[in-house]
Formats: sequence, C-alpha cells, structure tokens
Amino acid sequence: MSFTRPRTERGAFPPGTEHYGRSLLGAPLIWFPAPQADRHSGLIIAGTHGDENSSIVTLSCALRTLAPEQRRHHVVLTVNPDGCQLGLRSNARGVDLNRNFPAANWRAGETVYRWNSAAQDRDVVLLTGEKPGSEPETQALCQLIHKLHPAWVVSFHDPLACIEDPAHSPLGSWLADAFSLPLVTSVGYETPGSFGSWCADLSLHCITAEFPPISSDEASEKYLNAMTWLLRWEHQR
Ligand SMILES: C[C@H](N)C(=O)N[C@H](CCC(=O)O)C(=O)O
Ligand SMILES: N[C@H](CCC[C@H](N)C(=O)O)C(=O)O
Ligand SMILES: [Zn+2]
Repeated sequence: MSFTRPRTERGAFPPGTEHYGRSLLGAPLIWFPAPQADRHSGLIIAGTHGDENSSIVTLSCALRTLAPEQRRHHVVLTVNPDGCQLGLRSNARGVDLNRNFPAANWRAGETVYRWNSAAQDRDVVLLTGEKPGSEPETQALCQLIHKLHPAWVVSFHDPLACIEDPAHSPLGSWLADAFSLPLVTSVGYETPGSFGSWCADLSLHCITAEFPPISSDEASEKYLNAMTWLLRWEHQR
C-alpha cells in the first residue's frame, strides 16, 4: 500500500475541493473534506494571516503528496485569501482576522503586530472589526466548524517557532516532536478575539503551530513529512 503519490503527480490537487463562502473581495473560500472522515477527524487550517506563506505552501505540498484516500482530516489552506493575494496579514478591510472571532474576550478598536522578525515592538496597526465576527472570512469559518464538529483544530502561523497547546495533549506532543518545535502553553501575549479564544469558549481543542521564520522552499523540504503525516494522524486507541 502506498501512502504517497509519485512526485510527478504532485503538481495539481486531487479532485474533491469544496467552497464554504466568499471573501470580502469575492474569492472562493476553499476547503478540502477528508475522504476518510469519522468522528475523530480534525480540521487543519493555515493562512489566517495572508503574509504567513511557508505553512500554507507546506500544507498544500502535503495535500498533493498524500494519496487522497489516506487523509483523515479536513483542511482549509487559506482562511484569508484576499490577504494572500495582497501580501497582507489582515483581510482586504485591514482587519486582523485572528482578532475578529466572536469570542467573549473580543476587543473593539485597534490591534498591533510586528513588521517582521527583526522588529522588537508590535507597532504596526490593524483593526479588530466593527463587531465580533464582522468579517465574511471569520463568519464562514465559524459556520464551517459548526457544520463539521471537528474533534480538534490545528491552526498554522509563523514565525514564533512553537507548538502552543494549553491542554498538553498527545497531538500537541506529537506535533512538537514531528516539527522539532518547543511545546508551550501560551504564545506569551494576549490575543483577544483570536481563533483559539473562540475555540476555548466552545470547548473545542485548538493547537496553534507556529513555524519559525523560514522560506516556503525550505519548509516544504524540512516539514513535508511531518505535515503529510499530520493529515492522517491517529490517536492511539
Ligand atoms: C513578525 C510577524 N509579522 C508578526 O507579527 N509576528 C507575530 C505574530 C505571529 C503570528 O501572527 O503568527 C507578532 O509578533 O505579533
Ligand atoms: N501568532 C498568533 C498567535 C495565535 C494564538 C492562538 N492561541 C490563537 O488564539 O489563535 C497571533 O498573534 O494571532
Ligand atoms: Zn499568524
């Protein structure tokens, strides 16, 4: 039995993509249903911040590497396609989607991020949205999750180089080991209105996997195996 497709066939996605909404600028919001879905299936997401490319590319490479029938978990490659197209952390309206989720701790007004890894201060200003869950990309992802009821979610970001799993679960430990990244309980600063905050309100297990600052080219080599195995990760039952 072969788990992977030959490299010559990895240029295009296997069939089976679906849409779960539209972005502000009208781009389709695409998800990849798991062919082997059951009640243990999780959801793997990336590209909440449109300028965090290395995990999007590596997850895309893994989707095209694993034989589709082997995949146990659902995938959203790019939560924020407009941000990807524009090279922005935010969506097209300047809203940081990871401060826009309808969590109890959502905060009105502005939020800040670091220009790049060389910057010490979080001094670049973005918005958190008119109201909790104001953005179409946020609303659509929440609806998809309410429909799928995933057992867990892994949310990829960069460049903080850690696996944040407040629950210190078997999946968190596996990710830390597979990606050779430290397992932590918090990224170390407040993220009101974040995806993880919304998941916590729902008692949905959320792990944030932060790649280090790494090119897509290097990540698609260094992390391809780990990402490919994540797509069929199975809790020892
Ligand atoms: C350096 C990067 N532009 C950035 O802002 N990094 C973090 C957030 C990382 C993330 O959202 O995944 C920051 O320090 O705020
Ligand atoms: N670097 C990410 C950290 C996310 C933390 C995670 N716990 C969440 O709630 O999504 C950010 O600044 O948005
Ligand atoms: Zn991010």
